[in-house]
Amino acid sequence: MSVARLTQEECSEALADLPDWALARDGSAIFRKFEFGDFIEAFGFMTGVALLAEKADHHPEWFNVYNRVEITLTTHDADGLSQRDIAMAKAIEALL
Ligand SMILES: C[C@H](O)[C@H](O)[C@H]1CNC2=NC(N)=NC(=O)C2=N1
Repeated sequence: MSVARLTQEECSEALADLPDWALARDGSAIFRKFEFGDFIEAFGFMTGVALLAEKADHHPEWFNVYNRVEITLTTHDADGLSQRDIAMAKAIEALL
């Protein structure tokens, strides 16, 4: 299903509410690194994100080593950033 791609202005506005997230991949994605106490904490967080992702049908690209998790959000269906990425980033922040 196709989704509207955010304009540059919409991206800047959205990122103002997400201070720990940065634009990545020429503005077609957003990215944040997380660090936890240990692997169990990191994996618990990832489990929460997985449940959010299934509910929203919007899935992260991510990388984990022990207590570190890196998340990239982009909308494949929009070939860039959409409101879905912003909503997912906000929902992820709310898990912390
Ligand atoms: C068919 C299904 O709704 C789509 O493939 C969904 C699944 N999860 C998705 N996740 C992300 N990150 N971008 C998408 O465009 C996307 N599309």
